[in-house]
Amino acid sequence: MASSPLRLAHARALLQRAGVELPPADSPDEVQAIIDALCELSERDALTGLPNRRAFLARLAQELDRSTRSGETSLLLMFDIDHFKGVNDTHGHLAGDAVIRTVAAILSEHVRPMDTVARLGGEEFGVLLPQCSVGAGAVLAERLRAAVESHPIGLPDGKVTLRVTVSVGGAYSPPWVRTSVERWLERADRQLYMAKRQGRNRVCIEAVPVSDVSAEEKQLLFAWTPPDGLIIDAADAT
Ligand SMILES: Nc1nc2c(ncn2[C@@H]2O[C@H](COP(=O)(O)OP(=O)(O)OP(=O)(O)O)[C@@H](O)[C@H]2O)c(=O)[nH]1
Repeated sequence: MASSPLRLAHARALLQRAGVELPPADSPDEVQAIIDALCELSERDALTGLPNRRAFLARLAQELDRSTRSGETSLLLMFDIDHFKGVNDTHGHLAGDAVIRTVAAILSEHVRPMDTVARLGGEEFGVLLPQCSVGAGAVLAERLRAAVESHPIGLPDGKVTLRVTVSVGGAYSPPWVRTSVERWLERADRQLYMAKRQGRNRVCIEAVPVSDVSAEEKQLLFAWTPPDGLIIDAADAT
């Protein structure tokens, strides 16, 4: 189906407003370039340029598939800026935006290239650390927390410099067991809630990966019977 020139022009204008460079109108690769750019834009957070919640959830699903197969744990961290409403109330919304952008940049600078930092919404960020052992997780999370705390943030008026802190909650993907993205997020969120309740500016992470599977998944796991003729020997499974 041919694209309407009017709709294409509308998409082009929208993308140009967002600062996206496109090939000249009516060039052979124009339509594909517009589709690619719209897809890219739909996965970015406009304020920080980070992956948005939608992109992050897709990334988590991919990581769950991988860790279910490989048996390696991955760590999901949720960051929430402490008392952020106070920043907006005292210094204004633009200052609040500058703080969000700076925290995004600090988190991005302090993770490995294989990790993902995303803005989940408001003053909340998600960080995915694939192939992260239980021992390493708490150290990495603490390093990120300390990096935010120690970084002075200059506000747009050029006069005020602020420091903010973050509370961090974390949960590991359970190795070998298929859990859902929602459950993984819920578990990390529970830890974040604990970090807030215990006084903020701290990291709370589940001590061990929790093999938390849904009722349907349990049903699938335990109701499964080997097909006729297939003998499973526990000793073979090692
Ligand atoms: N400047 C700015 N503010 C935002 C944005 N999104 C959400 N907010 C504000 O973030 C604030 C969040 O405040 P609360 O949820 O009360 O949390 P808090 O003040 O950080 O307190 P704790 O989380 O309990 O430490 C609200 O005032 C929102 O209006 C944004 O994109 N820009």
